[in-house]
Amino acid sequence: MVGRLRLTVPLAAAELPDESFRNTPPARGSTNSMAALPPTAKPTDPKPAVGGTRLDAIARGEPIQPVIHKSLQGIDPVVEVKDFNLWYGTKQALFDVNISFPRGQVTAIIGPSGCGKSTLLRCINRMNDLIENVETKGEMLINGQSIYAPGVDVIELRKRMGMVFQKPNPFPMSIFENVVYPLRIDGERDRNIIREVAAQSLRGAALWDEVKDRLKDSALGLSGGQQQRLCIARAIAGEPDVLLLDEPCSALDPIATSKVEDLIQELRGDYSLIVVTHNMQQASRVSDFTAFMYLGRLIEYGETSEIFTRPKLKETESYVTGRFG
Ligand SMILES: Nc1ncnc2c1ncn2[C@@H]1O[C@H](COP(=O)(O)OP(=O)(O)OP(=O)(O)O)[C@@H](O)[C@H]1O
Repeated sequence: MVGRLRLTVPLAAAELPDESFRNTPPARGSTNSMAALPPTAKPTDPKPAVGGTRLDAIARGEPIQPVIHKSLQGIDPVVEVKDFNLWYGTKQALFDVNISFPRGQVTAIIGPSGCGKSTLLRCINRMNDLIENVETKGEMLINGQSIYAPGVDVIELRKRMGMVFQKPNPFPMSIFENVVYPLRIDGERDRNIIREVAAQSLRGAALWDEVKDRLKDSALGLSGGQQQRLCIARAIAGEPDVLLLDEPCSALDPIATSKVEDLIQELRGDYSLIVVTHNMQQASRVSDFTAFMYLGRLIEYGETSEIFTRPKLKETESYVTGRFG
């Protein structure tokens, strides 16, 4: 149950010759956008096509190629996003996004308010289907299977993804029933399995010791930080292929934040996590890879240590050092 996913990032990526390469859109039908990149691609000068900064060019509506670090070449992706666009009515919020999220790792999505971080995250489990007037173009895959193909069972799809929101959202029921909720809706009746999953998920979410003697109490009586870890326990009880976390600590105090951050790091390896955060320190503390977005575009994507200490673009550097946004 907990701990079934294993890290499978090939080491060969570390031996590739080039410092960086452009993320040219993959061939249609490819199951791995990184695989579609030429293995001997030369690093290209990351200057904007027209004068001024990249960000100026984006603001003028010019297309911009993101810079994807070589450390992402050859990854085993859990989720792949290909040429993905989204419109809220007439307003376009995502522009030709191409990004692959590595299995068993923590990926942070950062960028100024309104750049499309949450929109991108919500598209992965098709939560945007719930909003009127949303249109999408492009493709997303989970474990190589289309998320948007006609006929996809969205309820089954969402069961493969755990989602944790800004504000903890425990259900008004006991701690135990909250955790085992995914099993109840799946019709699991074996009491031993249900008990075992509850204990394992609460341990996995670093909450067991705090709640083991009060499993029948209402989840609403827990502190905010405990409630958020309970929501993570509930998410992992469903054995998701990927955990989507949308600013999971923004409503928590520093101590609760630190516990959730520790938990995110502990879940790495067993789970694939995608975390939207405003908090640069948090992204640098918890994630293996970081994607920087601006005005609905992916700008730069690489290993977190590189994005924060040696970004390839001055625009990324300006953002991570707090000079804009
Ligand atoms: N339901 C909606 N209807 C219309 N526009 C929306 C909707 N949700 C988001 N937007 C717009 O889409 C753009 C991207 O929003 P999104 O919430 O994805 O950005 P974000 O980077 O997550 O922002 P923040 O960090 O402030 O949460 C913004 O311009 C936002 O106003």
